[in-house]
Amino acid sequence: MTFIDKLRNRWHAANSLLCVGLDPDPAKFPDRFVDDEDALFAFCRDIADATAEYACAFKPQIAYFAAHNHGEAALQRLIAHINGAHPEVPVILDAKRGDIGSTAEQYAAEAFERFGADAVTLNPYMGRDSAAPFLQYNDHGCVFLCHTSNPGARDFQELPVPDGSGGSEPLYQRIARTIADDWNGDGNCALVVGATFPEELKVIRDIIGDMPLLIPGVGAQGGDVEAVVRNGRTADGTGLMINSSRGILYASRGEGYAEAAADAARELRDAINRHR
Ligand SMILES: O=C(O)c1cc(=O)[nH]c(=O)n1[C@@H]1O[C@H](COP(=O)(O)O)[C@@H](O)[C@H]1O
Repeated sequence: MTFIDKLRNRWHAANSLLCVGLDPDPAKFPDRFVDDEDALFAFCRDIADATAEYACAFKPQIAYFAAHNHGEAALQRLIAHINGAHPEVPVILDAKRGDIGSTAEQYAAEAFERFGADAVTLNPYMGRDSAAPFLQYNDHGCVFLCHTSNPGARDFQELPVPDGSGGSEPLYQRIARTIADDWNGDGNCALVVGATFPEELKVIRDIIGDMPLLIPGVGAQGGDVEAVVRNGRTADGTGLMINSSRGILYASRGEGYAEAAADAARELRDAINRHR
């Protein structure tokens, strides 16, 4: 099954547009993991198992694993665990890759073959040939940065570029248009738009039709759930993977950390659904 089909099935089966972000930071782990050498894997496994029923996707962030010795092995085991225990929930590897074609081939093999992810986040900055090795895996998802959630998103992403008919448009709109009209020939593309830019989200939805959007920035970064759902949903009330990482992972440091994460995930899923 393709990434997009798996995602669509999950939106409906779980009645959820919530993406659970797996960004493990040992400094914030519950006390019981203090002397646990396998804490990265064990903590994320517990969170994934507790939140799977509320999730339309999981999004492990590679830096939180690769920063530690043996961390990538923990990530590999975590994705294998999710694929085995929760095969209906797609995994988006958040790696924001982008490089010349020959190197991009290696990054694509890393994401899809080594780690077994259903989709990967990508930086479109280096252009079509840098995306081609990922797009060729046409049953996998390519999730391109379009308008990011951070304040510095304005530095480049909003700069005007010629629109081809004598006017101009912001770069993020050109990215959205180019990917929707050109790169998405196999229907395996999605875009990242920060929850902190709801007006831009509305413009992007109008450009791209029903292409899925990954929306980080609710919770810890302050994005507004209602504005995101109102401006980003498709006509059938789907189309979104609204991510929360810290707001779910670190709901409690106590023994009930997994239950607290499940409660936080369920509450956010329900808050999203109230506005669909
Ligand atoms: O690609 C992403 O996931 C991403 C893009 C973006 O524009 N902003 C953004 O915060 N992210 C990621 O989304 C997650 C947000 O985490 P929280 O702010 O803790 O919910 C982190 O893993 C970020 O790396």
